[in-house]
Amino acid sequence: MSENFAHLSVLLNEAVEGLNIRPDGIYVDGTFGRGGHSRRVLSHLGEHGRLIAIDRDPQAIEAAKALADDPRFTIVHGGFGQLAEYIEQLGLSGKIDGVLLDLGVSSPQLDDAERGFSFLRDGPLDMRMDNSKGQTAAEWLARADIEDMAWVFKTYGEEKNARHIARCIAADRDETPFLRTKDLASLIERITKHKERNKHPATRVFQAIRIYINSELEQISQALEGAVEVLAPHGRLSVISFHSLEDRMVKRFIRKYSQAEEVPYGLPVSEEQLNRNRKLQPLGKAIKPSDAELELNPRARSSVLRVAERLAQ
Ligand SMILES: C[S@@+](CC[C@H](N)C(=O)[O-])C[C@H]1O[C@@H](n2cnc3c(N)ncnc32)[C@H](O)[C@@H]1O
Repeated sequence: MSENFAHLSVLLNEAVEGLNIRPDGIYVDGTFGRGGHSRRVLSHLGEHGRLIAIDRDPQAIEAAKALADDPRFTIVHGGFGQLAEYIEQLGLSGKIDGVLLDLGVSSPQLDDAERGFSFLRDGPLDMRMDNSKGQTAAEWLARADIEDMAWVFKTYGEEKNARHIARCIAADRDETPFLRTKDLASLIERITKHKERNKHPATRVFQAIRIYINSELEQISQALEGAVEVLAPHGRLSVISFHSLEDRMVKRFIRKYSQAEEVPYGLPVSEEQLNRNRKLQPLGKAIKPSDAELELNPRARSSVLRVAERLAQ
């Protein structure tokens, strides 16, 4: 079981500082994982504070039982894309003082070969964050059109050889189905001519399939919109991304809500109308992990934190 696998929280101080915690505030951790950020948030809360945590992974929910005795803590099993609905059901919409999202996969998910996320460990080609439902990566690869596979590899993996890899998968799969991570990793290794230094040739395709199988980008977009909806005036949004697709989304999202509405030049519009769209104020620049953190935790390498504040309108 995954309990043998630990997770070192990334940008822990910076992300929680970004939330600017008030002891009696109400916070949401959309990505409980193993609860590193959640525990830090709880350590800043007084007895009237509250933390609602979400995770779609049943093993994360199991790990959250360790906090079950804390009356300030609530755990929800589900996708953070539904964040606004969960908060609405709890009657807390518009009252949330901070939302934290630490995107991507946890170390236990990556390190447990049985979850099928890693090309370095042989296991069933699963990749579902919520492995209690939905199609696995193996099931998708067994049926997907070449066009669809190529699109996924290119769009979500920024893979240059997307079409070639998709064709090779389709050509091989009837005879040797791709059931295990090593089946897919070795095919890509075999057909990749120009290998990048320090990067396994299957890195991009594994990332792409994971994003597709878990609808990750749709979930992020819904979660960000949901966060703006549930945050109280001056509430904080603190988001850690792990790859350029995620960070680009977060950056554009914050920009979209921090700029005045664009109207054709010369149209008579009031200041108020122009500012209708302004719901967020970005706080500072993107934050990256310190050298000391990277030395301790090389997995933090690609992480980027962005913080924004909900405007009072
Ligand atoms: C990087 S880990 C979070 C680690 C956590 N901050 C900690 O310190 O232990 C990401 C977690 O988010 C969860 N997750 C990813 N996408 C999700 C989604 N759309 N909805 C809910 N949970 C999600 C994963 O299952 C994983 O447990």
